[in-house]
Amino acid sequence: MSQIILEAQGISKSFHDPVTIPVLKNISFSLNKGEFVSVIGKSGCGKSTLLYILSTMDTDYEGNLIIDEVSMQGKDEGELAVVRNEKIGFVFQFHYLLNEFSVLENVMLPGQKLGKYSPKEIRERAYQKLKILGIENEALKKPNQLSGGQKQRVAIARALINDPLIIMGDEPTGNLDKKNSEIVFDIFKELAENYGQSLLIVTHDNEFASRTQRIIEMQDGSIIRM
Ligand SMILES: Nc1ncnc2c1ncn2[C@@H]1O[C@H](COP(=O)(O)OP(=O)(O)OP(=O)(O)O)[C@@H](O)[C@H]1O
Repeated sequence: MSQIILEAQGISKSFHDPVTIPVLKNISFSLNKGEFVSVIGKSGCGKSTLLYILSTMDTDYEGNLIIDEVSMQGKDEGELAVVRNEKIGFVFQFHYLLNEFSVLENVMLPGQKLGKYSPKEIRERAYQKLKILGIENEALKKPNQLSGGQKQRVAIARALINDPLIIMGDEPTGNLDKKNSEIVFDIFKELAENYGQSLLIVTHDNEFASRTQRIIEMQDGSIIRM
């Protein structure tokens, strides 16, 4: 039986600006272990707002979010930060790598933040993740010495450092050309198939989405297909 690792239960959210605008309307779905799911929909339909909630960064919503069988309801910011660091890896459109640190050090950072592994273990894990992504030879370079595609692979390695249950992406290929988008897609697919990684990826790229295992399509704050 498939194992549910994230569950959205009737999530709704409105902005009050100054009139009340409902942005998410009763969103319910679940994500299984090892599933590679894309979230699509027209600009403004609520994809980023939903991802913010699912990643525990926004707590101002109705409904419930369950991650790894634990309800996020009533958790304070400190507790949510632990959930984020342990269970969620993020990949954004822009890589947000720090140019003053080496590639290896960038990948190590979330591992240091978690405080679960020794410095030696974090270094080894970071190197191992770079290897999975085929960029271990760039470990000692600075991010600004890499190509756009290589930088995004470093960002994925960084997202993987704590072996998260879920990788969440907000337009992770939005800034890449076709060739590099395909490389990133293939990496995600391999992570899902060979490592049981769950991925929830917001994308505007319909071709990317059509190749994922499941598409969640949103319209005006609701899911219209999944
Ligand atoms: N802080 C805010 N205050 C008021 N309205 C907001 C705020 N943030 C987002 N919105 C509105 O909520 C709706 C959903 O925005 P959201 O960014 O989630 O859409 P999206 O589907 O991710 O769009 P895009 O594909 O363009 O990134 C939009 O109508 C947007 O204008």
